Amino acid sequence: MTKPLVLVTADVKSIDGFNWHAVISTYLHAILKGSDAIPMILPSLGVEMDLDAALDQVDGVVATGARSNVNPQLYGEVPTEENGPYDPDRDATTLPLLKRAIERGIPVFAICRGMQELNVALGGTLHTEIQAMTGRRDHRAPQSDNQDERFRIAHPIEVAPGGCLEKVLGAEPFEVNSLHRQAVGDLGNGLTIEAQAEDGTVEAVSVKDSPGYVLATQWHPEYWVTTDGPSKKLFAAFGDAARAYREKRLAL
Ligand SMILES: N[C@@H](CCC(=O)NCCCC(=O)O)C(=O)O
Repeated sequence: MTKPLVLVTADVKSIDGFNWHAVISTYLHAILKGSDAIPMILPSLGVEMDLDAALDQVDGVVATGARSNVNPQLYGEVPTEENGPYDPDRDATTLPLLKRAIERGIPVFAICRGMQELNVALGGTLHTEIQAMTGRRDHRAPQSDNQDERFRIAHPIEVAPGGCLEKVLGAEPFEVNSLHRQAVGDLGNGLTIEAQAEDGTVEAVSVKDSPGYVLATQWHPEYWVTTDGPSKKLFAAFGDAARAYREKRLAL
């Protein structure tokens, strides 16, 4: 059977006076090696693009992390200079993309910003600058130029009993990396909390009664996918879901 095709969301970056649509290669390698699938970068062209026409051709969607924040206007709050940077083109593409993929039963794996986009796309809100919130730890990346240090394991999380994450990883708590300033506030419609940090920060969600596989993590399983057990299992489970979807899609 041919390998599943997976759409990967892109950030819009200004380089040499042009807008580039970019993805960090760790996500692409994790899909290739961890999910045994073919990553296809989806440009963040927003309403210019017929998302259903793109989704007709693929077997999964990965919404990646990014340093930019989801614009607070999308969940009824006011954007501020210090809460930026923002990426409106990415917001305009990924939020409808995630909603549509879920409605169609296309497997979704959303990571960090991707989980926050999923929550906002389903009507939820975000806490901004959680490190300033009473009772919350600092979830930001360590200050370093070394990416292995920035993505180092940072804190434990508890897996919610009886959920999708437990099916993939089991019930035992485990440690994750942490590179975020924002977190799920009000939960989006139909979302279920799958894991939390000790300070209550939502670390993983799924979609209740979703027609397809949907899992979102606040941490970054892509970065250590070749060496970390839970990371490997998460990308393998997503790949299995994309293969199953492809079999159904090509049989039609
Ligand atoms: N900007 C959001 C989402 C964080 C995120 O996706 N981080 C991945 C990139 C990490 C990095 O290289 O710094 C937030 O801050 O919550």
